[in-house]
Amino acid sequence: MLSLHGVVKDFPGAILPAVDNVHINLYPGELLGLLGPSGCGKTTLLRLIAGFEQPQAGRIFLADREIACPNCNLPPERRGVGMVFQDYALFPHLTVAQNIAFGLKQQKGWRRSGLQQRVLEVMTLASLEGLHKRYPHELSGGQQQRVALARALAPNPSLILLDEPLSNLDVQVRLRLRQELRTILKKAGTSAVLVTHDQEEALSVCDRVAVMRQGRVEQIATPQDLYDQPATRFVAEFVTQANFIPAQRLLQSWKTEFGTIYLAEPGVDLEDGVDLMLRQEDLRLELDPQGIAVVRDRQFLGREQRYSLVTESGLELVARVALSQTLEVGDRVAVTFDPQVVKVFRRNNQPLAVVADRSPRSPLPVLAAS
Ligand SMILES: Nc1ncnc2c1ncn2[C@@H]1O[C@H](COP(=O)(O)OP(=O)(O)OP(=O)(O)O)[C@@H](O)[C@H]1O
Repeated sequence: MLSLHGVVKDFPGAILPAVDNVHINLYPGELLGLLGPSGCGKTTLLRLIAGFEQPQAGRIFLADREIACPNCNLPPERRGVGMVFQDYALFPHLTVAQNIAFGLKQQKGWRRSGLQQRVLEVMTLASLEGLHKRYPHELSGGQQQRVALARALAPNPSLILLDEPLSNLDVQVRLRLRQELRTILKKAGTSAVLVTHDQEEALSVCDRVAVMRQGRVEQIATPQDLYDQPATRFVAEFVTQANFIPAQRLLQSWKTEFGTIYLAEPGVDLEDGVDLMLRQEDLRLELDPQGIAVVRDRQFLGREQRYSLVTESGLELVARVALSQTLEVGDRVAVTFDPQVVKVFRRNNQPLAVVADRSPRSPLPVLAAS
């Protein structure tokens, strides 16, 4: 559907390319997220696909047609790609129906009745029934964004590009629209590329997510695989917001501030110092006057509590636990976990993850100060 081969975009004067040797294949009907921190190149990559930027190296194909390379650049209006922006970009002097019809009118061959029919179709798809005579200022933010989406879908593009489409909305609306966005795009059967810096949004809306860092795609995978098998420490940290515990090599095990961890594979090719990943939901806390960590902050998350902890060495940990367990700020706690859930990451961010020993012989580390 969309294919990027070794795409590079370098802005004059920049130390690193904004987009650096990116390879991506998008399948028909697939929703792909571009996720990463500010400045990692997400928007530039989207603009390359849209045709607002031209690559210095690499090639971009849309449905087997080459649309961009260092010597070729099909103009945006001839790519048949729909765009949805963060700020909706609706025409304030046009009604909802006129806004949606706008893109269709640019296309040749639409008869008046067919055009009206198509406007009604996409309005229904985007749950905008009854709003056709309203002006943008008479709509809520969520409704405006659905109009922008309907307008982009109206000409039936093969691909829709969405640049942070939910980031101007308040939290409640954003959460609801996430699901609606996915439903609308899936019903339309359109492929889409969605730029976001919000990992929850990317994981909940998209079929696959490309995690970007410094212009490169660090990992591209399904939300579940990104969460379960992050390829690098950066992906693990950005996507799962996990804890990382420094560990030093012993002969067949790893020494940490908390105790000794045994791995299924000793990791002979690993450096002597690594970071062990523990997800927030994997830590178990128990009130213990001899415990290694102190509760520094507590956040009520509705279904669970989120505790910020600090250990004696100053290491900060975050744990999410059931509501039934209430600890107070200042409480000293023992921290334990199942060694099976530990993943090992190189500190230099090079890919390699070793899962801790799954055998019952591996002693459960009790993370208490000794
Ligand atoms: N027109 C430009 N001229 C020069 N440098 C640019 C230009 N556009 C982007 N950059 C640089 O390219 C890099 C990637 O920018 P880009 O906007 O693609 O990042 P992003 O991941 O979308 O960030 P954000 O989430 O903050 O929008 C940044 O270092 C940025 O400063």
